[in-house]
Amino acid sequence: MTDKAKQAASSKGLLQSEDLYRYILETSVYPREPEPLKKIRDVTADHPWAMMGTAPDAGQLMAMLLRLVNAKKTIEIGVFTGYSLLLTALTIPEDGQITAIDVNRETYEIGLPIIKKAGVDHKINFIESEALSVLDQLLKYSENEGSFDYAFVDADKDNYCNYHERLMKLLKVGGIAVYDNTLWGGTVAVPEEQVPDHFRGSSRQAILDLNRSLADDPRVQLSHVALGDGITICRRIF
Ligand SMILES: C[S@@+](CC[C@H](N)C(=O)[O-])C[C@H]1O[C@@H](n2cnc3c(N)ncnc32)[C@H](O)[C@@H]1O
Ligand SMILES: O=c1cc(-c2ccc(O)cc2)oc2c(O)c(O)ccc12
Repeated sequence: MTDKAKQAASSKGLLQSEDLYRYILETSVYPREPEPLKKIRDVTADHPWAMMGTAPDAGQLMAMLLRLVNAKKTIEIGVFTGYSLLLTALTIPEDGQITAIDVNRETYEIGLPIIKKAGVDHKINFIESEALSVLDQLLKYSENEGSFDYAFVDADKDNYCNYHERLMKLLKVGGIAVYDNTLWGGTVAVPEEQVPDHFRGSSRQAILDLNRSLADDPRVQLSHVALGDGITICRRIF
């Protein structure tokens, strides 16, 4: 494996520095992380797919975005054990509502007791389904068009572009969609032949397609942030 590929596969994350990443987490993230979120990270740590959980530094930015847009009606695509869902539920107002979609209820039920104990489960409408059909169902009701303040997309990467087309109709002008994993372990910048096996495949190509599509999309203001596994913030402008 070439040095560049080794670098991309490094466990040091995008910062390429475990010390720097640890500094950010220990100085600015963990001391301010709500206890229920710490608990969800703890119960998720032993899960075989634990690496799929939203990074707490990315979560801190997402909570900031939710507040900046005064989010009240949101969508979550890809729940897993509920870290990003809980941070959204803790951030939106008492009468806020989250349409949370995942094909897997079992992993959601790992975090649900913590969400209930935090007293925010009333804000969540969990739908066990493929996300695309739920978005299409929402669009059958005109009152849903342009009515969502915020969406977090962290599910099957092959559908990200399909989700984006629906979210451009569901989000209000000024609303924000956040896409996770848009740097795919740093391998988006590595030639295909040098990409480590576990980063190869349709998900990486889907992320490359999404990044190109968002860069060319006049409907959004864009910010591609090297945080966690890469997140792209899209603000709908028309
Ligand atoms: C990376 S995890 C989500 C992580 C979560 N945001 C968190 O904070 O821990 C991806 C999730 O997407 C779900 N998923 C995969 N394909 C899906 C689909 N087509 N529709 C809805 N959910 C899907 C998986 O079951 C998994 O729970
Ligand atoms: O390693 C992964 C894999 C996924 C993933 C792939 C395909 C799906 O249908 C759903 C999820 O998502 C990840 C993710 O969101 C993350 O933050 C880290 C790793 C992975």
